[in-house]
Amino acid sequence: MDPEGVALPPRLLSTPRSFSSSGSLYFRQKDQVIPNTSIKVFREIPSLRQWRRKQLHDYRSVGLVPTMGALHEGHLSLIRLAAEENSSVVVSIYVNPTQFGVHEDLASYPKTWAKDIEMLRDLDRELAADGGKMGKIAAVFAPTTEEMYPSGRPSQEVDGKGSFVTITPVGEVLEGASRPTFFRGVATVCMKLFNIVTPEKVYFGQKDVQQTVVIKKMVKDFCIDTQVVVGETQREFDGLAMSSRNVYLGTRRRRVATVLSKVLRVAETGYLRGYRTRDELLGPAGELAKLLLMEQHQLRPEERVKFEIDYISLADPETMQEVEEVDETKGAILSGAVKMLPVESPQPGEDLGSSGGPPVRLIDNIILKPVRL
Ligand SMILES: Nc1ncnc2c1ncn2[C@@H]1O[C@H](COP(=O)(O)OP(=O)(O)OP(=O)(O)O)[C@@H](O)[C@H]1O
Ligand SMILES: CC(C)(CO)[C@@H](O)C(=O)[O-]
Ligand code: BAL
Repeated sequence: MDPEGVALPPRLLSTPRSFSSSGSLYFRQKDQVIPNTSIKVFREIPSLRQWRRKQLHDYRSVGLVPTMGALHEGHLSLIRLAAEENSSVVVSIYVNPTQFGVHEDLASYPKTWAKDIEMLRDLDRELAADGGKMGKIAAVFAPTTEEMYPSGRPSQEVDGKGSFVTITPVGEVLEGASRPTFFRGVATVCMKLFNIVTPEKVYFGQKDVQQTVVIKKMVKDFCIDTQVVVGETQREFDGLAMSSRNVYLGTRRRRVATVLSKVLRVAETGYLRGYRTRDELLGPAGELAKLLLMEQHQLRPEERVKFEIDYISLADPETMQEVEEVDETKGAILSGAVKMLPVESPQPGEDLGSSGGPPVRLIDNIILKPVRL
């Protein structure tokens, strides 16, 4: 069974007969390998830990790439980066319930296990083709919720009880304000993953920039012995940040989904031209957002796309608190979130996106780099 209880296609997994060099069985029968690769699939913590001890014994460094599956090029870019810097890469695939609010899309979150496994197999071949310079994808960790939450799954409610890691105030603003249990869930599951895998390095995407700030703070404040590496945001041909949730968009909303990246680019252009104040940078960005909204409103209901800007932020790169002016020695983070509303007057045969085209929250950001020491 996969982490959320969907049966795994048997064709895509096989149970290994391998034994460690010392002769002892170092993973249980339940743990499998991806056929035609040496990538192990661990479901349980003890067998992963046993494998991890062997890596330590053999002086093999371990890099961890945490994901929720539904893999795309953004995830693969993190795995490539991890393989450049470590001997063994562990990819975790786990749709973590506690980071979803009670009314969010936990039930419909895309699950593409068979395709994920194929993508990892292809990437494994690509990495092997470099003649041994790169590390390899050594393992997939795909636990059940019982394994990850041994005392039972804690509440998804804001005031729910449970063993949680909370990182405040950085986790309370922006994404944390719109999704009040989100960073609590992310920090909690990442703490567990870091404790289970004990990786030398962990890899996160800039697409979820506030998540990277929260995780760095958690690693620092809890004295976790790992290094947080942030990989660049991978984009579609038209600038849309890749995201597993893009499959919800459908054709009509997909055409308009670049609105956020366009709005953020306007602010970035201001920064590159030498503007530094909030008004100078976010003013023109807000104007463009209004214009793009108006353009859609003028279309017929069967053509248009409605969206709401949740926030456009100019924030300090370490605290995520809003700034009035960019400190040139620190730079800043420009970020935003947009809610794409379900399409009006769907047309016969129109591709509405997966799960019937629910509201989709898109996030994106640009890092304004420091220009002075
Ligand atoms: N476009 C991207 N470029 C680089 N990294 C990415 C990109 N999209 C996701 N990641 C990173 O991959 C890791 C796993 O993310 P996740 O599995 O939630 O995928 P996602 O596409 O962000 O999904 P969602 O649509 O739920 O936000 C995170 O560190 C995330 O920042
Ligand atoms: C880091 C993460 C895998 C934790 O569930 C998730 O928040 C994500 O995919 O970005
Ligand atoms: N990549 C962030 C995971 C989430 O939105 O739940």
